[in-house]
Amino acid sequence: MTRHADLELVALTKRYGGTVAVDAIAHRFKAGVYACLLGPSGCGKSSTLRMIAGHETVSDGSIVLAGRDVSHLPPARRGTAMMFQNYALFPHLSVRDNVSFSLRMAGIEKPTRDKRADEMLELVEMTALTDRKPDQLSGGQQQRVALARALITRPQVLLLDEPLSALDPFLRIRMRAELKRLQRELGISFIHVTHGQDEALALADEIIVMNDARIEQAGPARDVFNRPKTAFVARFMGGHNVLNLPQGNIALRTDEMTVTAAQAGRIDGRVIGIEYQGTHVALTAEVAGGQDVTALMLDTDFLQTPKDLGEVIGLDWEDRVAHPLSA
Ligand SMILES: Nc1ncnc2c1ncn2[C@@H]1O[C@H](COP(=O)(O)OP(=O)(O)OP(=O)(O)O)[C@@H](O)[C@H]1O
Repeated sequence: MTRHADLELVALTKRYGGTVAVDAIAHRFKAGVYACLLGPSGCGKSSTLRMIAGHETVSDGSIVLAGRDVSHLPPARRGTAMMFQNYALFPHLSVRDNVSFSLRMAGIEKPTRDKRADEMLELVEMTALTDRKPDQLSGGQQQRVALARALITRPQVLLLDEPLSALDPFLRIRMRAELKRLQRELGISFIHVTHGQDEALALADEIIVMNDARIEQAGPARDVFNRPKTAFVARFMGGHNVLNLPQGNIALRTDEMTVTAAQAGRIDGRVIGIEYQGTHVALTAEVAGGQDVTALMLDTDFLQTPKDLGEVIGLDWEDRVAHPLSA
């Protein structure tokens, strides 16, 4: 495996007719990173991933992997592999033959490809089911097979398009841990497209937030969450209020707001929503200028000082938690 398997996107652009789906984005994915491309529907995440994989042509710019411009190479010659959302397994082939399919296409002898397939199936803990057909597998098992099939080509970068979206919430959390384990064990880069903030926070070393065909912010997961640069990122990552004050926009984490009696905080607001969330209660109040502000209270605190809809409350925060936004 090449040592410097950084993946660099240079002014990468995708146009579909008059639609600019990806607008001259630039980013360097460090070798061995777990990166999540995160953003709302239509922001250009899948187009970016498909261009990296070679399943979509590049309109402008380039994709450089391990120092080599791969922008116009066929998918199988790039050093990348893609795992699709619907897994795209062949129904008539056994698990083992699905996994070894690309080796068969490459003209590799059956004993070698079976051996490699079995190694991959061991990696994803599917050794017991190698002779089954895809329709005899659960969703989570099908996903493991799809993973093994993508990994058998020994890619430097694994591309995953919404890999967990077809699973139920319980399985999604389990597979999340599996993906992270695999990525650590293999030491290759994973680039994972998702529109789930919690998924990105749970998995990613690095989060790249896209909005409207551009990269809005990229950085370590904690930084993107704690230091959003723009109101869009603060709102999209969730858990923040964006407050328009005379000195400009600020982001305030909902769990760093304190609820006080009216006129005992920095601003007052009228309670317009009370949502029980198990460990916490989310209290939403409308403050001056019609802005909504949410404060997350511990449920025990809420029980001690319950609030009612329509009640006027005070909201307070420390200076250090007010985070200025650039836009
Ligand atoms: N084959 C296509 N032809 C024309 N327009 C397309 C095509 N594929 C995508 N688009 C448009 O390009 C933009 C970006 O689409 P893309 O699928 O990359 O977004 P996305 O962020 O992955 O969205 P989602 O989360 O909904 O999958 C959208 O406006 C979409 O309508």
